[in-house]
Amino acid sequence: MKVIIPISPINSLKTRLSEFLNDEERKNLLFNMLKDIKRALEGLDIVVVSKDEEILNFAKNELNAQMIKEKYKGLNNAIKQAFEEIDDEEVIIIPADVPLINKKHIEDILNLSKHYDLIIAPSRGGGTNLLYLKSKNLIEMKYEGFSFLKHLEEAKKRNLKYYIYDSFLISVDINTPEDLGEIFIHGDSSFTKKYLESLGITVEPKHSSAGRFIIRRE
Ligand SMILES: Nc1nc2c(ncn2[C@@H]2O[C@H](COP(=O)(O)OP(=O)(O)OP(=O)(O)O)[C@@H](O)[C@H]2O)c(=O)[nH]1
Ligand SMILES: C[C@H](OP(=O)(O)O)C(=O)O
Repeated sequence: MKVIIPISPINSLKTRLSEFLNDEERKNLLFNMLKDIKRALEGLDIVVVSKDEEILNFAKNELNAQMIKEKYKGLNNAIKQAFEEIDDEEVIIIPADVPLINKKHIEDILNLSKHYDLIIAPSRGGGTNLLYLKSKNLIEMKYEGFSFLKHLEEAKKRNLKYYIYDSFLISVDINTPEDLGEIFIHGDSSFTKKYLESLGITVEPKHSSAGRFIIRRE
């Protein structure tokens, strides 16, 4: 089995955080999130697919990952290229921005994989934050938009035995400043939280319709 982590090029990374973190900080946030994900994936083989040499080198040196230099455009094509370039049939696809995933989640997924063709963990907002496939070509890759619903539709129309893995922590993908708040609440001892604290970022509760956190930088 291989765990595939697709990663955007550095120059288009986490653009929704650019009002709050500069380019270098967004890159370092990515690297710390990847270190948290690596900790959850202990003992599993990781494959990183990206256009960016610096990201691929980080993956090789820090994650001990196989590097795949992305040739085409877009997330779905990046994953399909990874499918073509690995021999394994069984895959888990995890985005690079779910730092609250932990070893218990992976243990659960591996146990469930004995009984299901497809296991999917939704992100908040309708995305797919973990996708296990017993065979990599079981369904079409339909990331972006409400990909959770699209991937489920794919499973249903192929009569696959699928399992929805309901996890708040896996559902937290880091896309906006508001998302950083969850790291402070749930990410104790994570590399990601330590890095955000090193930037002087603090979080306070906000009870209003416009979000739940006040995120500040000193
Ligand atoms: N290899 C590759 N990975 C991608 C691509 N687009 C998105 N990803 C990755 O897919 C995962 C989820 O994508 P997004 O949540 O859109 O991440 P992002 O593109 O860094 O964030 P935004 O710029 O805010 O959209 C992240 O791990 C991204 O790095 C792509 O074109 N190629
Ligand atoms: C790639 C996309 O991520 P999101 O845009 O939902 O963060 C998805 O999960 O389909």
